[in-house]
Amino acid sequence: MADRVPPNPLRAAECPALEVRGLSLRYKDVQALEAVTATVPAGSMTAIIGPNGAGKSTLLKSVLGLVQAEGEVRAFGGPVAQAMARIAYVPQRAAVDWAFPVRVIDVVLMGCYRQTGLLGRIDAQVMAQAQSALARVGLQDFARRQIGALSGGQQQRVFLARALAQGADLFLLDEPFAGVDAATESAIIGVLKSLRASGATILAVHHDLTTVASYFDRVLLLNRRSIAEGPVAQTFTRAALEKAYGPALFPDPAIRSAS
Ligand SMILES: Nc1ncnc2c1ncn2[C@@H]1O[C@H](COP(=O)(O)OP(=O)(O)OP(=O)(O)O)[C@@H](O)[C@H]1O
Repeated sequence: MADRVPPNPLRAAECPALEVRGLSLRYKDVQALEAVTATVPAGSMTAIIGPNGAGKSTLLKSVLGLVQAEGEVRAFGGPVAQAMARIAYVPQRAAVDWAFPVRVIDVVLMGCYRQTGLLGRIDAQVMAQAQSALARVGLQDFARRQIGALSGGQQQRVFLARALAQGADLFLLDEPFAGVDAATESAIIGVLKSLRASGATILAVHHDLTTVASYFDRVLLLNRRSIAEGPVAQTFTRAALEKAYGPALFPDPAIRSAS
């Protein structure tokens, strides 16, 4: 695993991992984001929640510069471009071409390219780092498999391993639990919580409202605009959820208790 510089608590207190100010993005006919403002404190674990089409994926892509939005994004107190080495991204499964002929270990090694350079030599240390990341997600025996020959949950874990191999400080994950079984979900949340315990910041698009309170410490409720953000206890409220999803929510008793 790449060494992560231990977070300086003073610096962490001063500089959020991510600050988004007045972010707006329009795709042709659709206003996907409108003046979105959010702060993600360093060392936090934040869920981005909101209905389908709320702009959650677009927000992550805007932060990474994969789509061009208006507004300001700062990471660790400076321009995002200067912090890219500290940011890992796990895209939505549906956004990846799984037919691309590449082995699992090669996907994970992509996480190390800042050390190796794009065409750089993979030395024993880099290989060990990639293998250790694979072991951390329980896929050490799958290194030589083609990525397309894995199940959906295994593929998701490979992309998490790529992010781990990068040794990032900020992890942006787009629906990391989509289409995975309960055991894999539990393995992934275990890895994310241990990352946070070691000082990393996690920001994940999440759909399952029943697990928000047990998985995350903060939420950002989004529906094109930022509806609410803050600690789960204060922000994950019925009123805020209804504002984001509409009043027809709450068929589920587990959610009804969020009041
Ligand atoms: N490349 C694109 N071109 C045009 N419109 C797009 C594009 N990508 C997303 N959109 C639209 O922008 C809006 C926000 O999409 P986005 O994928 O960010 O939402 P989301 O909250 O992640 O949705 P979901 O929960 O369904 O994954 C939607 O109305 C979507 O149809």
